[in-house]
Amino acid sequence: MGCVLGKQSQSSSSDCRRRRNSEAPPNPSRARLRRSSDESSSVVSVIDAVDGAMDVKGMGGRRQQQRKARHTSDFLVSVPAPETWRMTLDLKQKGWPSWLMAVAGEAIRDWTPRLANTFQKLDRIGQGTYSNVYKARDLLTGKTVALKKVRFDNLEPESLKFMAREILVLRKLDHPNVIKLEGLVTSRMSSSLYLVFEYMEHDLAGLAACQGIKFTEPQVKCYMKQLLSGLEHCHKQGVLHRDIKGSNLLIDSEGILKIADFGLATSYDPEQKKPLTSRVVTLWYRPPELLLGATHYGIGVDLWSAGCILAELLSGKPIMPGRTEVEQLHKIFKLCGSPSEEYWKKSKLPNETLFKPQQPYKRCIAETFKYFPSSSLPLIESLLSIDPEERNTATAALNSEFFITEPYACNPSSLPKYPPSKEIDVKLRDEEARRQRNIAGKVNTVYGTRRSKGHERPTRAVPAPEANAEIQANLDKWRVLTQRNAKCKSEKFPPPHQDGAVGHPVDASNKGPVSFGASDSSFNSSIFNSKSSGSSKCSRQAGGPSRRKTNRDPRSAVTKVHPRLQTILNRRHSFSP
Ligand SMILES: Nc1ncnc2c1ncn2[C@@H]1O[C@H](COP(=O)(O)OP(=O)(O)OP(=O)(O)O)[C@@H](O)[C@H]1O
Repeated sequence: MGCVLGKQSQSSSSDCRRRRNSEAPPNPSRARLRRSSDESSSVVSVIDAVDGAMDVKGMGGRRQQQRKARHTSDFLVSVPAPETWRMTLDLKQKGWPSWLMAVAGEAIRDWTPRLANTFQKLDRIGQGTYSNVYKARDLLTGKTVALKKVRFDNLEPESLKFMAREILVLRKLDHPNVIKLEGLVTSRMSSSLYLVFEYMEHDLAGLAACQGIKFTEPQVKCYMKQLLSGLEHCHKQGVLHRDIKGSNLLIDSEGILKIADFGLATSYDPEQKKPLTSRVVTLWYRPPELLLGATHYGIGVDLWSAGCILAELLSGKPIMPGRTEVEQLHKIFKLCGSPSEEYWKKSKLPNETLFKPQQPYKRCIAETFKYFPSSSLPLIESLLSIDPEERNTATAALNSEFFITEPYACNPSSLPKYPPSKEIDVKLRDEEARRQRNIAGKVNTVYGTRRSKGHERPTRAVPAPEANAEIQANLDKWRVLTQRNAKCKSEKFPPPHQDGAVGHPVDASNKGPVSFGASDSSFNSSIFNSKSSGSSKCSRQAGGPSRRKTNRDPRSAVTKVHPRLQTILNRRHSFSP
C-alpha cells in the first residue's frame, strides 16, 4: 500500500519511499493482483479486507457524486484525460504518485508522505456522497482519527475534482471551529486517497435527534457561537461552505463544534463576480436565492443555513423540512414572506417567472417563534432575511443581542457528556427499529394482535434527507415515475408540480400543505421545558403526527425511496459489530 504523510510526520518519509521502490505498480488492476503477496502487515490486511468489501458496493456513491457534479460548474482544478492517470510512481515528486500530482498538485503542495500502515482502521463511521469515513487509530501517536477515503479506481474525474477542491479549501483554513486536515494517505494499491482528520464523536443532527437531549438556552448559544465563529473564519478566508447542516457540524467529547465536510465549498472573491452553481446546500437549509437559481451569491448562503439551525435548536426540530425545491420555497415564503418588488427587480433571479407568487406572503417569524427567547428573534429575523444583503455577517451575528444577553453561552467543557451520536447512527437505528416493527407487525398480524399506530413515538428532530440538489431531483423523478404505478404505495405523494401552492398564497388557517400559523404549536420552544440530560437514549423521531398521517414525512420518502440510502443502510448493517 502506498502512502503519504502530513507535514508533521516527515520522519517516516524515507521509510515510505523505500516501500515505493519495491512496489511501483503500473496500474490499479496489477496493483490488486500483487496486493495479497506483497503486503504482510496485519494492519494493512484489516484495512484492505474492509475496503475490498466496500469497493463493490461503493459504486452507487460515485455515480451519485458524478450526477451531482454535472450540476457543478465552479471547480477549482482542471483534470487531465483519464488515460493520463496511470498510477505510475514519480519519486521526484516527494513520493506522491504522479497521477495525484497531475490532478491535485496544488492541493498537496509542500506535504510529505506518511505510511498508510501506521493507521489501524477500526470501524466505518460515515458514508458520504463520494467517500467512506472510518474511525482509525494513528499508531504513531496513539490518537484516534477519522480517515475519509476517496476512491479513484474507475478513473472518474469528478471524485478527483471534489477531493482536490476539498483539500485546497481545507488547507486555507485554520480555526478551532473548523475541522483540521491533519494529513493525507494515498493507497496506490487500491487507488484511493485518505484524508486524515481529528476524530469527532458526535454531530449536531445526531445529538438533536436524541430523545432526552433538549438543549438549554446557554447550550444553544454555545453551539451557535462556535458555528458562527467557524463561519466568520471561513468567510474571512474567502471560503463559502455551501452545505451547513447539523450532520456537517461535528462535536468532540469536549463540546467543541467544528464545521466539517468542505466537499461543496468554494473559494470566492466578492469582487470577481464569478458565476457559481446554485445546485448546492441541503434542501432544508437552502436559501431562497439558490432555489430561485442565483449564480452570483456570497456569504449569505451560509448565514441562511445558520439561521435555520438556530431556529431548529430552539424549536427542537427542523423548521422548514421541504421535500422538493418547490415545496421548500413555499415553506420559506410562508414563514419569511415572499420577496419584495424591489428585491425581484434588483436580483433578476432566473426562476422569478416560475416562482413569483401572484399575491405576496406576509412574514410571520415573530408570531411563529413567539416562544423563543426574545433576544433570539432579531438574530433569526436577520439571518432568515429573504434578501441576502440584509442578513447579518457572522461577525455581526456574534455581536448581536442574543449573545450579549443573559443567560450567556455556556462553556463547551460544561456541556453534558453525550453517548456517541451521529446522524447516520440515528438513521440506522431508526431503520432497524422500523424493520423490527415490520417483522413484529407481520407476526402480530398472523395472530391478530397488530399494534395500534398510537404507539409511534412523538415528534422532535428529523435528520435531514441526503438532500443535495441532485438527490432531490432523483427523488422527484422517482415520485413522478411511481405516480404512474397505481400499485405502488408511494402514489400518495403528489408530483412536484402539484406540490405546495407556490403562486397561490395559502391561508394560515392550515388549508395548505403545511401550516406556519402562529397557532401552530409545533414551534413551541423545547428549551424551557426540560434540562439537558447526559444519559440520553438516542432515538429518532418522526416529523409530526399530522405529517405522518398524510404520509408526507420527508424521511419516509427518503428511506423508502432512495436506493443510495438503502445501499448505505444495507452496507452499514453488514458492518455493524
Ligand atoms: N472528523 C470526523 N470525525 C468523525 N466522524 C466524521 C468525521 N468526518 C466525517 N465524519 C462522518 O462521516 C460522515 C461523512 O463525512 P463527510 O460529510 O465529510 O463526507 P462527504 O462525502 O462529503 O458527505 P456528503 O455526501 O454528506 O457531502 C459525516 O456525516 C460524519 O458522520
